[in-house]
Amino acid sequence: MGRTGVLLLNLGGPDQLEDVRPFLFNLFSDPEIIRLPFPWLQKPLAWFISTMRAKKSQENYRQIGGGSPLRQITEAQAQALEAHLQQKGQPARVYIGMRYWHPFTEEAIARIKRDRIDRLVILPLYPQFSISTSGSSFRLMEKIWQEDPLLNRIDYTVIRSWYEQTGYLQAMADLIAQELDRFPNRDEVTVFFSAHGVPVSYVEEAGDPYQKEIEECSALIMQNLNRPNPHVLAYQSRVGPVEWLKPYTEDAIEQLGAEGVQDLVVVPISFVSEHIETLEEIDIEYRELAEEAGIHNFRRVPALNTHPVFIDALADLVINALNSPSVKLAEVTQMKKKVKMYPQERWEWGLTTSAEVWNGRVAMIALIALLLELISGQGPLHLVGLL
Ligand SMILES: C=CC1=C(C)c2cc3[nH]c(cc4nc(cc5[nH]c(cc1n2)c(C)c5CCC(=O)O)C(CCC(=O)O)=C4C)c(C)c3C=C
Ligand SMILES: [Fe+2]
Repeated sequence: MGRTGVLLLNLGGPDQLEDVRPFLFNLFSDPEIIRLPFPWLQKPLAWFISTMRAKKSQENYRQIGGGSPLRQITEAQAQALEAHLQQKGQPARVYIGMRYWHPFTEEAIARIKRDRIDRLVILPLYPQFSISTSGSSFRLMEKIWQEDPLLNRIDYTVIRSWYEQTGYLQAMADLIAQELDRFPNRDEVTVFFSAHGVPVSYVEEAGDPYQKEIEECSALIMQNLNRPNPHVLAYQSRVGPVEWLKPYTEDAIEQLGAEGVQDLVVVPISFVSEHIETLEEIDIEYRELAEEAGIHNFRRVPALNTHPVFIDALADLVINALNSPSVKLAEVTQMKKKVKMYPQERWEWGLTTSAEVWNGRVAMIALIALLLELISGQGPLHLVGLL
């Protein structure tokens, strides 16, 4: 029957404060996060942004204990999944492949080769698909497969997204219900879904299904919850000057406060582990904002982590994938709509998102040139006598 493996794909996070800058460098080097027309510009720009952002980002990681808990939690999820698969009569080794930090996807593939895995299920730990998350990991894997013909002996299948999975929805609904039951007026508390945002151009120009999947997912969780509570959906964690999906979480909190809402349960919906955006952004920044807005009873639903119903759901996803026709990487990296993967690639005139992105980039490149010129004392501005 051969050896079966499961590869869990995730984002990765800095283990300690010294890792923050190189982690950010890896993230901004990814063309699925920032796409430039000249690939040679990618690394200098990534270096520049990571250097500029590192201090602020380190401060946030310091507030949650000096590093991301993502690696530890993902390892615990992998162990629990291995045990559940064993119990269900489907033994498999579970590997972790992070996109921007250790253990990197390349390291996981090396282990999979070393262990002579014959059948592999590729399972992203993102319930909803986005070009910027699962899409980026799938692209990387496609490249690894193209570069290593030995990998062709592995019979693999990919799970693209799984936000509709019954056990996942049940586990989310259970966690929300537990939090609501802590309120005396539990049926009146507002359920506030906060999803990680993406730039609007990903959805509108590149056809990223992320927003649609997030909206469907929150509606399905509410159905499973089966309570009369009002609910809202907003997007957090935007980066850079362009427009991201709206409403922004901070604006939605202020709006609810202004409407007289006092009781709020925040549900992080795009990620299945605790991470900087739950522990710092929601628990510290948004809590403070809510307090100022008059929302005095603010609670957050914990991330799924190793919730047994959730781990069981992952095991069911794996078993189902092994018993279904395989899905190849080329199928999940190609979007259904005929769309461009990289919304920022095309220049457009006018006040468009694309123009906004390009203006930001040109300014950034000019800034790098200026810095290099100031440091080296040479360059076009010295040449024309401006410096
Ligand atoms: C589904 C979840 C995520 C989407 C979609 C996503 C898109 C996205 N992210 C950035 C930029 C950053 N993300 C950062 C951290 C981070 N992002 C996610 C998830 C999604 N990102 C997670 C889980 C984490 C935290 C990992 C951890 O260490 O705990 C960061 C670094 C942190 C910071 O400096 O704020 C950046 C930067 C973009 C630009 C983007 C879509 C284009
Ligand atoms: Fe992110």
